[in-house]
Amino acid sequence: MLSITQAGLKRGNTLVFDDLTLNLHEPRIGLIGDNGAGKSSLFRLACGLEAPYTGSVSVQGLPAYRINAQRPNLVGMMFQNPDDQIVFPTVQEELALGLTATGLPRREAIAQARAFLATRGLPDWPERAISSLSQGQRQHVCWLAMLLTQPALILLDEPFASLDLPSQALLHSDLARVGQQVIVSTHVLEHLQDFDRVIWLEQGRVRADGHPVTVCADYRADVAARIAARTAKVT
Ligand SMILES: Nc1ncnc2c1ncn2[C@@H]1O[C@H](COP(=O)(O)OP(=O)(O)OP(=O)(O)O)[C@@H](O)[C@H]1O
Repeated sequence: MLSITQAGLKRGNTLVFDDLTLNLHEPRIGLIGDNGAGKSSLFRLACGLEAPYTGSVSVQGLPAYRINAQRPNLVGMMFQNPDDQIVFPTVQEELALGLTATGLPRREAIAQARAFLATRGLPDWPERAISSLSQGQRQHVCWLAMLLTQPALILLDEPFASLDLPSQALLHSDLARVGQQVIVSTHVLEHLQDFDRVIWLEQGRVRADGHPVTVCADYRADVAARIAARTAKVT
């Protein structure tokens, strides 16, 4: 579904990707790698927030830069920091946003958001001020907004980062059940063990790509070796 072909990307003066090619069609894909490896940048390419200076990026055959104008519900991106994403002051308004973007009248969108929150065991959340929520609760609001609008491709950038253990378990089970394609970037590798494919990015290149158990084990081993080498140098 997501095709990246010979893409080059610069952000500021940094060359993030040089000739990156990936065809991502499995239902659930994990992205792993050190800080700065290019995970968020790949997501930004996929949803059209960044344009490659060379090569191409498309989702279901539609060039990424056209998604927003032509099919706003094709790709949903959940940012690492919910404050980069949330625009409305209350939970129900934030959830309604994705529905109104697809043409639903505001009143109906709010009603659907309220009903959805009730089904999720959160009947007292609709009128809560976003400013009164913790970071993890804000991230949960972003995830609920994603579930409500149901984009065809879901991109989650470090979605477990601020979540407590019960919320991580809830998100994990949601991810196992959603019908859409999901790509998750995370440093919490155990959440990827039942995924279909994991890609390890290293300095903008694919270091490994394959079964989650193998790729995550290789990444862990590489990290351990680097830490051991650094420790040996210091002592
Ligand atoms: N706004 C920016 N301007 C310039 N360079 C940037 C910007 N954001 C990221 N970069 C650079 O792009 C490269 C890839 O960053 P990216 O945020 O995609 O990494 P990441 O794998 O998502 O890291 P993390 O695990 O820390 O979220 C890094 O070298 C980073 O310094």
